[in-house]
Amino acid sequence: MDDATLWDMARRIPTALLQTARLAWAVDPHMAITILLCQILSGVGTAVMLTSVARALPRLTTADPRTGLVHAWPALATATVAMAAGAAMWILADWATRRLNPKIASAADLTLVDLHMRAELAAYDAEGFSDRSQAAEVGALRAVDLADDAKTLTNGFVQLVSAATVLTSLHPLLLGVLLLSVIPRGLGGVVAARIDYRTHDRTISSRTVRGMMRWWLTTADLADELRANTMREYLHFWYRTMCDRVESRELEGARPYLFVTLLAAGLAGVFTLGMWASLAALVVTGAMTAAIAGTAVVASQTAGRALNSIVRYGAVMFHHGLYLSDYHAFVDEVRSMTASRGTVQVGVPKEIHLDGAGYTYAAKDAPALHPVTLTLRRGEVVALVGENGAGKSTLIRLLTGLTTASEGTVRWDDTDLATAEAESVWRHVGLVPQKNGHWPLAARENITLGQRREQGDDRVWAVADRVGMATALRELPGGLDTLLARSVWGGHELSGGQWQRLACARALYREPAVLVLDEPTSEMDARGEHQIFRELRAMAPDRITIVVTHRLDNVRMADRVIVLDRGRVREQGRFEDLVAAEGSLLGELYALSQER
Ligand SMILES: Nc1ncnc2c1ncn2[C@@H]1O[C@H](COP(=O)(O)OP(=O)(O)OP(=O)(O)O)[C@@H](O)[C@H]1O
Repeated sequence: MDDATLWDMARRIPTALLQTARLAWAVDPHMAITILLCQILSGVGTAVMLTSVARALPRLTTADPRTGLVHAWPALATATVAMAAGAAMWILADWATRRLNPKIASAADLTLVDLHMRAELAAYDAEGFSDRSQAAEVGALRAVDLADDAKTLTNGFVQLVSAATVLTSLHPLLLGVLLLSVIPRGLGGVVAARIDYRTHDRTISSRTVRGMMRWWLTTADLADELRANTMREYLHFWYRTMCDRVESRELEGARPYLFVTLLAAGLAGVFTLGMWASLAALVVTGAMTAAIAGTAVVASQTAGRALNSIVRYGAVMFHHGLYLSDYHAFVDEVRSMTASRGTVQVGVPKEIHLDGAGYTYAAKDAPALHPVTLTLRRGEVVALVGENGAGKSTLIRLLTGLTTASEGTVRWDDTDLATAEAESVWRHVGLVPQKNGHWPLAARENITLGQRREQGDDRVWAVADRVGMATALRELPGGLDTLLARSVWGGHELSGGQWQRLACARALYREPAVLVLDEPTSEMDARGEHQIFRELRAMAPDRITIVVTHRLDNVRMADRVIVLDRGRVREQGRFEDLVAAEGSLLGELYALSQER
């Protein structure tokens, strides 16, 4: 922004107008055409009005006003009709933009949300992804006013062109004088917009942090921790600091802004006076009649109003154009990273093979998972064990096709997941992730989440019972209809362990061929944990089951334990064999867990 010339900035406005037109055309071509036609017709109306005034005035300024009126009335009537038609066109364009605005805003927002959900997980790991995502969100939010701003701006141009054409036809000199009064205001507007954007640009990170902090300081999720650890004063200090930073930058910008706008207005005033003086000189020297000079004053007033719109909305469009560019750049970036791997449809797998499969995160040089060769079979319960950061969650992402391997291959039976259609893979997966979603939905939907419900609530109650949640759900005020969102009126909250049970119920409800549970019981009581692991065993014959857990007593139930150490498979086998083996990492971790 600091390097941008005024020309660079002015060039953004047509781009922004074009992008807005594209968005408008995509959501409602009829309304887009209506606005365009209205703009043209309103410009024609202004031109007709001004030329009619030009024709009427000389006739009115005759010695006998009555005769003058008789001669002038057809031109006056035309001017009135043209003005009324212009106003009607403006109202029609306003109606069309009001229909267009919400559609553009929804379409922009839906595009963003949809792209986020389709993107490869690797997109999230790209440097600065969340900043760009937030900037794009601002762009989508601003889209609600885009059509309105574009309409007012283009109308300003149309009016200006009409008035300028009429002025030129009256006397070519007038156009030059009009431009002189236009230029300082135009330049002033652009410089002021630049100051505004600079202020905005310099406060953006403070405002982003302030926004995040605001959520942390006001959400019920962190309210206990904040109070019990007496963090209020400390956090308030930080929040105040962010507010002060934004405030001081904005105040810094206020003085130059005032200076520029005053200077521009002063110069515009001087040039306007110059224009009137030129008109007076033309009349005095007989180069122009007083009537034509009167028309020129009306035309210059119209041009002045049009110019105000252009400057004001040009600055707004320039601002919005920047956000809109952020939006488009982000859409292009994420589109290039959406899951489009292949079209091969995957069936229920009997085996999952990893052949030298490894993974390196975009932000890291070293692999999170070094090449691994493994086969998992249906009917088998596999436990993944390892210290924090060993690569367990990364391995799960590869096994379930959530990410494709950076090297080697992951196959479900004979299908390489890199060539398979992602959704066809995930259809067979049931995942309880480490951080499971506390979806702000009814209890029923928290279990069924996007799945068919052929047998009414019978299956929902059955899985709730299997994870020990049936009683708790029955006791909710609305049973399965209860909204599970404390922050929403009428909503209820569950405990951490109850949410985990619900996440397990969700995975069981899917009856998946590949069941993956990443620390499913870390917040559960002993009874809940026992129940979940008993369920897993009972369900195991029909599926491939993979469990990640740090509670090593639970690992005994697995058919095979795979121990990861710094991204490598260090050992694998039956729990008892591994624990007993000399130098075993599992043995060491197990001994530590028993020592307390
Ligand atoms: N999105 C990411 N971007 C960059 N590095 C990551 C990302 N996710 C994980 N890592 C890194 O990859 C390594 C393996 O992480 P992973 O989450 O697979 O470990 P884990 O065994 O599941 O750990 P934990 O037991 O703590 O859940 C770690 O060094 C971690 O810092």
